[in-house]
Amino acid sequence: MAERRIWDISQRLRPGIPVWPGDTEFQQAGTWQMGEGSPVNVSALTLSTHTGAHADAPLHYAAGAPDIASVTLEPYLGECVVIDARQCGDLIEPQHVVDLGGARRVLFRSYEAFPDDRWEELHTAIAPATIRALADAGVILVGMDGPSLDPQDSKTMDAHMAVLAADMRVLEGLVLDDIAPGRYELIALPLPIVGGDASPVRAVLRELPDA
Ligand SMILES: Nc1ccccc1C(=O)C[C@H](N)C(=O)O
Ligand SMILES: [Zn+2]
Ligand SMILES: [Zn+2]
Repeated sequence: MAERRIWDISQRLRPGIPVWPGDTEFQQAGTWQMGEGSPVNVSALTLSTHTGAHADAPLHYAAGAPDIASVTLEPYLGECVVIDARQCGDLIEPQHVVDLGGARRVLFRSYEAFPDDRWEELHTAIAPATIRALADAGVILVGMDGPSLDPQDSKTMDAHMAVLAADMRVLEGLVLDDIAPGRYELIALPLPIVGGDASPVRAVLRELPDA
């Protein structure tokens, strides 16, 4: 049987990677360099938990809620549907959701081309009614390419609150430029950061086995 194709949908983690306004810039500092009495290279990272492709923990938007080390991994692994949301404008509404065919994970592509060299103040967000409709359809994870389910200036975090009410999991900052709408296997595991409000993920899509 042929190997199934894999698409990497993760941002490259590097100095200058766009971060949420005011949040910590990504830094990588060498701790040891090979050849200066050291047989190895070792470095130390400084980064926001919401850098690049990442999973939000419930703790990010609800005090006392589970941290990223506590959430179960099932939502981050398994069949998903990628929906084209490039024409949705500011808000992905329930009528933009296509037939899920029973898939329990949904990723929305809103960018024509992911803005990997700059921070964009405006991005497509998800209406809370859309989150509720997805939850009613049995969806356990919602992901997108934009930096947040909610608009950047939101103080009420309506989509995140709908996610909290339905106990769904969240992925943000995915790069879906090369991904045609359709069905894939999602693999995007968060690191078990104790007390973590989020974690970077290595997110990939894999071709489904022939049915
Ligand atoms: N880094 C931040 C700093 C302040 C306020 C929000 C953020 C976020 O990252 C938002 C986020 N990605 C979200 O989960 O919607
Ligand atoms: Zn986040
Ligand atoms: Zn979020």
